[in-house]
Amino acid sequence: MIQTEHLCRRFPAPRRLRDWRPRAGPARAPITAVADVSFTAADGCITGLLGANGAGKTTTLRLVAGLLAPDAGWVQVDGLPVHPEPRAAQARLGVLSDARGLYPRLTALENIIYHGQLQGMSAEHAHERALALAQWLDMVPLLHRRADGFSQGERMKTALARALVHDPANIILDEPTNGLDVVATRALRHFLRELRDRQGKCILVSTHIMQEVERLCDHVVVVAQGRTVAQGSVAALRQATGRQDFEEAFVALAFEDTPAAAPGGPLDAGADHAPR
Ligand SMILES: Nc1ncnc2c1ncn2[C@@H]1O[C@H](COP(=O)(O)OP(=O)(O)OP(=O)(O)O)[C@@H](O)[C@H]1O
Repeated sequence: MIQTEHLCRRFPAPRRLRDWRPRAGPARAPITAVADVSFTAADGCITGLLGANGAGKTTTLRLVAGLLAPDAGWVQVDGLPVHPEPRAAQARLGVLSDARGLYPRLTALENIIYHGQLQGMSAEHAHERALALAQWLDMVPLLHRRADGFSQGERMKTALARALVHDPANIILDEPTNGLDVVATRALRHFLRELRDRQGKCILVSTHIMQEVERLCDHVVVVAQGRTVAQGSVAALRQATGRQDFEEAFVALAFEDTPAAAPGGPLDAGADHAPR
C-alpha cells in the first residue's frame, strides 16, 4: 500500500533565467510542481493518477519512489516512511519511469539481472526471475539482444521486467503506455490486471489518457495544478459530476469549480483515505 499526505515539492527558478534578471530586480518565484497531494493506493487495486500536462504526476511519482525529497508532507510504502531514508521502502517498490532508463550496451537480460543485483539479489536468483518474467511478458526473444535499438514496446517490456525482478509488492508506472501501439497497450493492461488479481499487487499508474483510466483503474486520483482535487472510482467521478462522458467529468474536476470536489463533498480528496 502507498500512502501520501499533503505532499509538496518546489523547484528553484531556472538558473539561466535568474541570471538574466537585473541584479536589483525581485527574486523569481520557485516553481511549485506539487502543492498538496494526498491519496492512498490500496493493495490488489490499480490506482490511476490522472492529470493534464504539468499537473505534477511525474513529480509525485518521484517523491513516492524516494528519488526526490518533499518540502512538506510524507509518503509511506507498506507503512515504511520513504523520507528521509528511502532504502527500506524502495525495496518494496518497482518503478517504471517515463525515461525507461535502460543501459543501451547491455542486453535485456543483463539489464534485468543488474537491477536485481542492485536490489540485493544474487545473480542466479535474478537470472531465474528474469527468465520467468520474460515468459510472462512474452519477450524471450529479446533477452540476448542489446537494448540499443529496441522499439518503444521492447523497451517498455524490458524496463517492466527490470522493475519487477525483485518481486516488489508495490509497482509505480509513469505513463506506461506512452508510445505503445494498440496491441502492446492491451498486452500491458492484461499483464497489470494479472499482477493485481493473481498477486494482489498495489499498482499506481500516472496517465493523462481518459480511456486508459476507464479501462484499467479501480480508483482514480485527479491531480490539477499540483493538488489532488478529487478521488474515487470512474463511476463515482461520473456520478458526482453529473457527466456521463468521463472526459467531461475530468475537465469539470480539473478545470472548473465542481461542488462534488469541494471539502466534505463526495469526491473530496481528503475524504476516503485513512492513516495518519
Ligand atoms: N526539475 C524541475 N525543475 C523545474 N521545474 C520542474 C522540474 N520538474 C518538474 N517541474 C515543473 O513542475 C510542474 C509539474 O511537472 P510534472 O513533470 O510533475 O508534471 P506531469 O503531470 O508529469 O506532466 P506531463 O503529463 O506533461 O508529463 C511542471 O510545470 C514542470 O515544468
